[in-house]
Amino acid sequence: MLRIAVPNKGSLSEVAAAMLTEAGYSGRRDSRKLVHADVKNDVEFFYLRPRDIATYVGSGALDVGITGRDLLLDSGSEAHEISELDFADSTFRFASPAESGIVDIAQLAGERVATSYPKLVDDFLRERGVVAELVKLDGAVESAVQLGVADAVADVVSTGATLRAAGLEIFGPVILQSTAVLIGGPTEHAGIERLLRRLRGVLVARKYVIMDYDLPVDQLEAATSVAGGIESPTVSPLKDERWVAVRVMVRADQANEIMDRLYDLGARAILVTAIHAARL
Ligand SMILES: Nc1ncnc2c1ncn2[C@@H]1O[C@H](COP(=O)(O)OP(=O)(O)OP(=O)(O)O)[C@@H](O)[C@H]1O
Ligand SMILES: O=P(O)(O)OC[C@H]1O[C@H](OP(=O)(O)OP(=O)(O)O)[C@H](O)[C@@H]1O
Ligand SMILES: [Mg+2]
Repeated sequence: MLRIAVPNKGSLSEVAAAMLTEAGYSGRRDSRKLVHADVKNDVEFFYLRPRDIATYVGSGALDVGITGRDLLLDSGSEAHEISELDFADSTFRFASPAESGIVDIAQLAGERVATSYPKLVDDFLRERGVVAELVKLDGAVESAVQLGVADAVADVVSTGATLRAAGLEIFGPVILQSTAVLIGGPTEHAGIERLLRRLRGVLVARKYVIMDYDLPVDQLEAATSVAGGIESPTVSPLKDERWVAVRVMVRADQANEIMDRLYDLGARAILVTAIHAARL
């Protein structure tokens, strides 16, 4: 049985659970349950704190896990990234109040930097020759400067709204671009490949749509350069020989622009449909 660590709480947990359901796995029904076996699919899920997942996987206690890249690096575990999972995208940044005058990481030497990711931040600063005093907090790090326990913070930034609300401004280089990742440990379990193929199928189904349209046959080359599909568009004859029916996969976020361009080439009856599952 493949033993999979999944986040039990926090911003990763809901999307991770939804992805696994879309990938055809059964999940726990009771949120207090910490283990769930999906016997049919030969996998066992362990619901763990996102921060602890890399530790379990890196030690070999569990075969794979879903966590954030920032949490993986902060853990110092031996676990490695197998694949990005296209959610929980964030950047990890330094911030301070404008009036502090701290605009460069060199100015952090000897200063107090609050963070929930002390190893990540310490490694980053040390590699750049800066020795700061790290103040480890569990969350709501943005309040640390206002409350007087730190001079600057280093934290996850998504929209930047939390920083702005706390009167902080980003400075210095990007510490890390983070995203949710599938991580593996010291031994390669044979079941990992199937899990990964299923999860990639979910990512494709979320990211792409199917586009069908009718096209004057002489516009096929031009239309293919607008939307080339994964391998090549599927082209079927229509009864009227001057027309063909075309089917391609396109990025969902580009669908409207592509429809406009195909329409301009003479395409008509352009239909877009969702993909429920995929295996490329
Ligand atoms: N606002 C956000 N946008 C995108 N990703 C985020 C955001 N907040 C946290 N993350 C990512 O989620 C992971 C943190 O997981 P964690 O469980 O700590 O989430 P959390 O929402 O901060 O949970 P909690 O604060 O309740 O402990 C990290 O990989 C982090 O980059
Ligand atoms: O840039 P934003 O879109 O505002 O998002 C970033 C915030 O989201 C997370 O906080 P969370 O809600 O997890 O609270 P926490 O600080 O207690 O972890 C993160 O720690 C930042 O504080
Ligand atoms: Mg948080």
